[in-house]
Amino acid sequence: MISLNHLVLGYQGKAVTPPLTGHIAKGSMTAIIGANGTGKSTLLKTLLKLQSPVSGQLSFTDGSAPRIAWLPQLAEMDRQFPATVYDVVCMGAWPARGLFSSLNRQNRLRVADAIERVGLSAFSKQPIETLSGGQFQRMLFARLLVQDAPLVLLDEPFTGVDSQTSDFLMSLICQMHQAGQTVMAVLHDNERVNQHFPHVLLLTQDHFHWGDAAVVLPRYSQTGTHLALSA
Ligand SMILES: Nc1ncnc2c1ncn2[C@@H]1O[C@H](COP(=O)(O)OP(=O)(O)OP(=O)(O)O)[C@@H](O)[C@H]1O
Repeated sequence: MISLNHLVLGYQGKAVTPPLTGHIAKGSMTAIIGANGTGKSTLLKTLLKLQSPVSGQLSFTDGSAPRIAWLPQLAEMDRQFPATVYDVVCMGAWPARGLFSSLNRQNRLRVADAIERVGLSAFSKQPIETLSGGQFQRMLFARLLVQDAPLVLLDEPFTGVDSQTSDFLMSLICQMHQAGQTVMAVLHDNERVNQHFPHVLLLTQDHFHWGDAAVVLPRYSQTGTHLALSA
């Protein structure tokens, strides 16, 4: 789906990662892990073309970039915006309906179905500023479900979310993967990575390791919040 060839990520020409080479296969599910500041979010933003690489190439095997659904870090969201749960989830249908047309019946049903799947039907008309952290994240997942994009990028999807909701959201991620969507998720929870993610991209300041979770994870041990190379 996407190939990275000596791709160096960074800002204003200054590298924050080593040169990354690898392939994001269609239908794969990859956890991006590593210490704070190693460029995990920058990789997602570069795939989204919100950020230009410092050097190297990003190429798309189908010739053009796939449609992407993105879950930004919760801290980057404006939770005071005057919108309801329904309004936000409807945004997921923009690619299908265009920005200024109203939703047709089919899309209205898809939106209602997604809100129900995340357990927020009773909150559909609620202003988003009244939601708890877990409810807010469920709402954003409903928007991802409506988007139904071939590539799903998730930046720390469980931050600020209770463990029951995290388990539920993890099951939705697995369903997306089983439905054939390609998933890349930045995570800090190695146990969850170990349980659910077949592939891992581990970033450190100077190196990266990318491959089967069974190969990459055992080479590293977690000490505090830092991943360090095992002996
Ligand atoms: N807009 C920006 N301009 C300049 N430098 C930035 C910008 N955004 C991030 N950085 C820097 O780039 C580096 C990588 O940041 P990034 O957010 O990608 O790391 P991360 O691995 O996702 O970290 P975390 O786990 O803390 O979210 C950090 O040193 C950060 O300070």
